[in-house]
Amino acid sequence: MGSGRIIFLNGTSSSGKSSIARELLTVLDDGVFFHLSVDGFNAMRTKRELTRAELDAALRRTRMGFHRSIAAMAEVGNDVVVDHVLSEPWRLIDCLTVLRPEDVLFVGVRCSRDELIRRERARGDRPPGLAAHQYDLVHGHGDYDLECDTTSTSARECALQIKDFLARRPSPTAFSRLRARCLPAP
Ligand SMILES: Nc1ncnc2c1ncn2[C@@H]1O[C@H](COP(=O)(O)OP(=O)(O)OP(=O)(O)O)[C@@H](O)[C@H]1O
Repeated sequence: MGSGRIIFLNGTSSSGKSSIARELLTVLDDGVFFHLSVDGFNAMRTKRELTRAELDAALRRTRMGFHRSIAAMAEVGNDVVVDHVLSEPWRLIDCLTVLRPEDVLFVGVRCSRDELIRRERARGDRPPGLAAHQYDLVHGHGDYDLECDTTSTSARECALQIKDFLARRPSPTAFSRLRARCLPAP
């Protein structure tokens, strides 16, 4: 059984990752794709109030479990669209460790700071300043297979760009290059 493809969307909060993921599930017409989002995993957690230390530990385990769930889905042949915020270096390192690099199409989802602030205000369900805080952190590793800019491009158009690119996936992938650069040699 071959492993599934992983379209990995990384960007700040409000950059449009979930919107692109939803569109991808509509426009991708070969294979069966699943949208796995870190928000979805966070929403599964117990509702009891946690201490700061409990929450920090639970958040780290949530993300580690999320990364391994992506790997497990792809390993048995499911195609996956991942929606994640790589705002701490360990998150990317962990993904590089557990995902098959040749399966991953790594997509940077960018958006201007002004538009992020506007969207965040309009949504009202994210802490003000979250996207600006993440802005310089999420793309720090500096390598992608493809980048989208949602500032003035619709989620549907970005999904179509990704679909077009997926058909001619490059090799080596950005994940292969990053793995060689960021992980110790085996
Ligand atoms: N391409 C776009 N053009 C205009 N508005 C957009 C675009 N993509 C998303 N939005 C709007 O921005 C807001 C955030 O979108 P979305 O939930 O897709 O972002 P996200 O990156 O998944 O955010 P989060 O990580 O906080 O969940 C929504 O109100 C959405 O309607």
